[in-house]
Formats: sequence, C-alpha cells, structure tokens
Amino acid sequence: MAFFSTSKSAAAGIPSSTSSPLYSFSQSFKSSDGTFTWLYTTGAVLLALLALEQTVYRMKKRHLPGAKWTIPLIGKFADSMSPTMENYMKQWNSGVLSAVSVFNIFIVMASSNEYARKIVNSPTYAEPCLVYSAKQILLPDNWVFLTGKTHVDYRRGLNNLFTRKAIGQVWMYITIQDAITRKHFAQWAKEYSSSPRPIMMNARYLNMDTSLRVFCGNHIPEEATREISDKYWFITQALELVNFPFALPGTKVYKAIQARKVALRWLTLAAHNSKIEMARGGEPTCLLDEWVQLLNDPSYKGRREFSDHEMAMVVFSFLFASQDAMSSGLIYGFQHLVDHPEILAKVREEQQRVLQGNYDTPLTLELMDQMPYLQAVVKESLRVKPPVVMVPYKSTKAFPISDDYTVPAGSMLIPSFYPSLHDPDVYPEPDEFQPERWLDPNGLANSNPKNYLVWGSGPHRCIGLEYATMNIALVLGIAAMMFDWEHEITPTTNKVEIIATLFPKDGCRMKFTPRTNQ
Ligand code: HEM
Repeated sequence: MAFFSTSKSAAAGIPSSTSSPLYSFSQSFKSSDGTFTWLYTTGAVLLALLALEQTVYRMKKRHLPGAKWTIPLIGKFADSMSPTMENYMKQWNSGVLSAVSVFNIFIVMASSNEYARKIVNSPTYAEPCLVYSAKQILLPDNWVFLTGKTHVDYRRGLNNLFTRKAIGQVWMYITIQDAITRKHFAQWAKEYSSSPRPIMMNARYLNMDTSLRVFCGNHIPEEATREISDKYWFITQALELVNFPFALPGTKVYKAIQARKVALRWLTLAAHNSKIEMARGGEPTCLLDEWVQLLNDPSYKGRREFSDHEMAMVVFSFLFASQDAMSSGLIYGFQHLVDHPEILAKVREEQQRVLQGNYDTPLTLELMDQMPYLQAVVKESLRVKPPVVMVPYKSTKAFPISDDYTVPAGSMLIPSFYPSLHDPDVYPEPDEFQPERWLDPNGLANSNPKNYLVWGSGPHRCIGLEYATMNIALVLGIAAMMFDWEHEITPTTNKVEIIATLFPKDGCRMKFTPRTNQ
C-alpha cells in the first residue's frame, strides 16, 4: 500500500516543478492539443518504476545491513558476475543476516551457524532453489527439484546407493576408484615429472572418469568419459549465482544445455545397457547395476518403473552435484598437503604402517578405516577450503527467521557455510591447516559437529558425502606413495578463484616424480 502512494506522488510531482530540466525538455515535445507526449509519459513511468524499485527494496530489507539503495535494475549484478572471497567476507561480516538485491531478486544472506542451519532445516519455509540456470541445465523434472515428502521418499530410494556396503563391497565403488586413479597416475607420471604444471584440469578429468565408471561401469564407452568431461566445463561455467536469463546461442547457459544433451544421451544408453545386463543375470559392477537390481528385488518396498531417461537424469544430478565440489576438494587436498611437508610425511608414515609395502594392492574400505590420519587430513582440507561456501534457497512463504525480521515470501536465502567452518571459537587459528584438531575425540572440533557444514545440513544434506570423502582420501593416499610432490608457488597460488566452487587461481602447479624408495 505504502509503495503505491509513494510511486504515485513521484510520478505526479514532476510536472509541478516547471524549473525541472525534464519538464523543459518535455515542453519541446508537447503535442498541439496540449497533452504531454509519449516521451514525457515514458520518462515519468520510468522514474516511477525506479522509485518503486527502491521502495520495495527498502521495505523488504528493513533494518538488515546492506546497501541503502540498490543499483537500478541490475543491483549487485557486477559483483555476482565475478565473485570474490573478499566481497563475500565483507557481506558476512556486515551482519548475521544481511540484504542484497540482484536483478530485483531480493536476497538475504545468513552468515551465522544458527541462521544458516535454520534455513536448511526449515523445509516448510524454504527450499533449495539452486542457481537460476540449474533448472535449464538439469531439466525441471529432475528429482533434485522435488520438495517436502515427495523429495524425502525419492531420496530414500537413492540412499541405498551410497551405503557403506555399496561403497565398500569388494567389486564395487572403492575398487573402481582405486583402478581409475592408478590408471590416471600412470599418465601423470609422464606428464608431470619434468616440470610443474597446473593439476586443475587433469584432476577434474580424473574425477569425472572415476564418477562415470562408478556410476555406469562399462555401460558407456571410453570415449564417452572424455567427451562428457570436456563438455562438462561449459556446465561449470554456467553455474554462476546469477546468469543472463535467456539461453540464447553463445551464452554460457546455452552451451551448458548442449553439454547436458550429450551427457544425457550417454547416460540413457548406460541405463539401458545396465537393465539388459541385469536381466541377463549379470553381476552388478556399478551404481546403475546396483539400482536396477534393487528395483528388481521383489522384497524392495520402493519398487516402481524407472525409465532409462529418468535413471539418466538421476545419474546426471550426481555428476552435477559432485564434479565441481569433488574437484575443488581434491585440488585443495593436494595443495594443502604439498604446502605442509610435515603433514604429508605423517600421511606416508601411516600408509607404510597400514600397507606394509603393498602399495600396489588395491585399497579396501577396511584398509581405509585404518588410516585415521588421512581421514583427518581430508576433513581438515575441506574445512579450510570448503568447496561449497553457500547454497541458494528460496522462501516459499514469509519466514520469521528471527524475533525482529521476517524474510518476505519469494526471496532468495543464502545460508553461508564458510563462516561456521572458520569460527575461531570452534577452530582456533581457523585458516591454518591442522588435521590434528580432528584426532582428539573430545577436542573443540569434534565437540561441535553442528559447525561442520561442508556437506550442508537437513533434508538436502549431501547424499554422496561418504563416497566423496573416501575418494579424496584414496587419491591423496595413493599419490603420496607413488610420487614425490613439488609445488611451484606463484603470485596467485593463494588467491581463490570462484567457479561455482573454490579453486586456487593458478590451478595448483605441481610436479610429481615417481618414488623409488617406498
Ligand atoms: C567434496 C565433495 C562434495 C561436497 C563438498 C558436497 C557438498 C554438498 C552440499 C553443501 C550440498 C547441499 C546441502 C544442503 O542443501 O544442505 C550437497 C547436496 C548434494 N550432493 Fe554433494 N557434495 C560433494 C560430493 C557429492 C557427491 C560425490 C555426490 C554424488 C555422488 C553428491 C551428491 C549430492 C546430491 C544429490 C545433493 C542434493 C541432495 C538433496 O537435495 O537431497 N555430492 N552436496
């Protein structure tokens, strides 16, 4: 109500001042019958809309910290195009809840542990909205957009694919992870032994190859993993918080949609082949086979038909959720370890103790369980540089988030995980890489699990967290024993590039020399 009257008076007030430049200008466009021309009217309407925009923004923002005025139409679009940790920090430090507007989307950022967790754990008020482009890339009927009970029920079926049993069975994920990692490292031994080179793209390919083999086994050909991996970079680039809204040819979102089409074609074929193989009575060798078998099991309560396309969309959602986060986690795992030789030495000591010289023997879950130091390294590396610093949600109705502030319905809500993971009261010297903080079961870090938001929290908490932890640990463990590592420090080594997730700006330039004295 109030903003209608404000905008009306803004529009009506203009002609009353004859000294206004706009008024003088418009006089020259006056038509013969004395009515104002379209130019004046357009100008007045535009001014009214601009005033309305500011009024609405201020009404929604109320007392929250944030710019007093929003830049007309685009708001903080420029910042969201090239996000920096420094800008995020400024926003987080401005208050536990703060406001921003981008393209007239009203955004509330939550930086405290309490509010971040409250958002992800309040499904009646807020649901994940991912980034705007996600629906165009993942397709609107992808399960990740389900909410409430439908989401819980769908997810229950998928949880079976990420149990410890599935990860650890002799022929399952961990064996595949091990084999693919060693295959890639044989190549790394050639590429990285003479001089340091960025590991970023090769680590991404290793990740994609591993994921696709774990998910699809041999149901897609070798060239498919390369093609999907190469094209996937377009999807990564389209994951900015705010993107150009129309997927016109040449835009990032358009290219990402083309990449998704390629990936979905291969994944649909994989689902089809998996069904044929399981119907033939074959042994399951990948996640898709596990799933098909489960769906065929007469005692399984969640039995129903899944088309090849639907299965492909689910596998694609796993790639979407994992590829960038896993690559980020892996690359920073390498960077943290190589920059702390004393910690890398401890990882090697543990490997020697557990593996007793059998460094070529495939790793198993039981062996990994005997490597608590390596697990602590992964946990700490993900804490220092959490791949996912925030997750966009949206308020489905007015959300009384605190005693004195209600988030308007339809706002974007951004629970930020980074501040909780760098809270000095829980993690003293929060920017330091100290795996030891996880070794004391009664220490501050282990006593405050609610702060460890690397995987989010609530009904949408990461489904692949054990799989991801295991894979990063396995890759780092094998690399520690196969190679001596060197890191070329450059002026941008410690600068963070945000491309959906966090990466070292120089791509982490490393040299790997095969070790002889294992
Ligand atoms: C280091 C690697 C990873 C990190 C840091 C990570 C982090 C996250 C985070 C923060 C969320 C959002 C949680 C929330 O809204 O509260 C999430 C959701 C999700 N993640 Fe991960 N993730 C990783 C790897 C993976 C992997 C390997 C997979 C699958 C194989 C996966 C599958 C998913 C899925 C499907 C969701 C959405 C779950 C739902 O909506 O119910 N993630 N992840």
